[in-house]
Amino acid sequence: MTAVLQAQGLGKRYGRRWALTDCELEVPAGRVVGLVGPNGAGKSTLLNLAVGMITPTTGTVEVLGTPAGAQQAKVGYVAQDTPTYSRLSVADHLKLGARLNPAWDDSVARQRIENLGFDPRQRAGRLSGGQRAQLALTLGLAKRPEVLLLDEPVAALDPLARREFLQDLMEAVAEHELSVVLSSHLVSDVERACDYLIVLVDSRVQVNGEIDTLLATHFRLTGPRKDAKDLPRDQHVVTESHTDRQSTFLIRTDRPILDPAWTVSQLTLEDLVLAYMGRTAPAQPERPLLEVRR
Ligand SMILES: Nc1ncnc2c1ncn2[C@@H]1O[C@H](COP(=O)(O)OP(=O)(O)OP(=O)(O)O)[C@@H](O)[C@H]1O
Repeated sequence: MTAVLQAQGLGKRYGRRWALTDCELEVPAGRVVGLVGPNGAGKSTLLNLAVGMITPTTGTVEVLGTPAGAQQAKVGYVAQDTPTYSRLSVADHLKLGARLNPAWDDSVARQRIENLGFDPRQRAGRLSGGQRAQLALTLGLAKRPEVLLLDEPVAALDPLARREFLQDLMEAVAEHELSVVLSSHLVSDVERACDYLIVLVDSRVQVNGEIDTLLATHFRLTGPRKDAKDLPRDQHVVTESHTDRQSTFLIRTDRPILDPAWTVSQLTLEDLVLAYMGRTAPAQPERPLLEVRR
């Protein structure tokens, strides 16, 4: 199956600063991917590279099996500042969408605008920030892309609107074989809507993979004090903390944990994301187990 998003050695440098470094990804189709990381981690940079708006400094990025930017009709993108044309009305945006996009679904667009209670004659410049975001997201969905890239799409939406939008998104994924990559700071949104996770910190992918697989292979070990170097080789330490007598490790392994000295607990998605986000050391490319590939 063609990967929706494939990056090899992908990097982007602005001046002397790397916004994205050594990025290796192979995201399968039909997923809703949560792209999470702190401010300045490189999330927008990755999405801008994927959509072809900026060019890589190193490596390559492909979307739907072709170089980024090559299949614009199949790729929807809603940028972080949810761009709309302030002087155009809501109805004008829909007309423009219909004219520019071969697979435009007018009924989806009109239904959403009606559900949102927008006056089609209202100029976009007079909408609130959250309403403009809703308009931009409506255009993204009605374009009927094969891949929808959303940069913090729900940040400006109130909690109910956020929930409803994520619901719309999941329905579109189920009905139209849509793949979605959405960046977000909210693990709760990722938990609700996503089945694939990419954690980006300090310009590097720290972990990526199917959320179910990640949760099934990460554990918290608590027990008598022990050094990380004394753990079995298949137990990859994500974080560790120690007191005089006790050690706590967050590890990744796909083997059974046999040492009876440990109390072993499962992680929530939030534990997992925060553990990778809180790591000070960059992801070690020489430790491939830090990536899940299918
Ligand atoms: N056009 C640019 N020129 C110079 N530096 C840039 C540019 N765009 C991004 N950067 C830098 O690249 C790094 C990554 O930025 P990016 O916007 O990709 O992060 P982000 O994860 O999307 O952050 P946020 O969550 O705050 O939106 C930051 O240090 C940022 O200052």
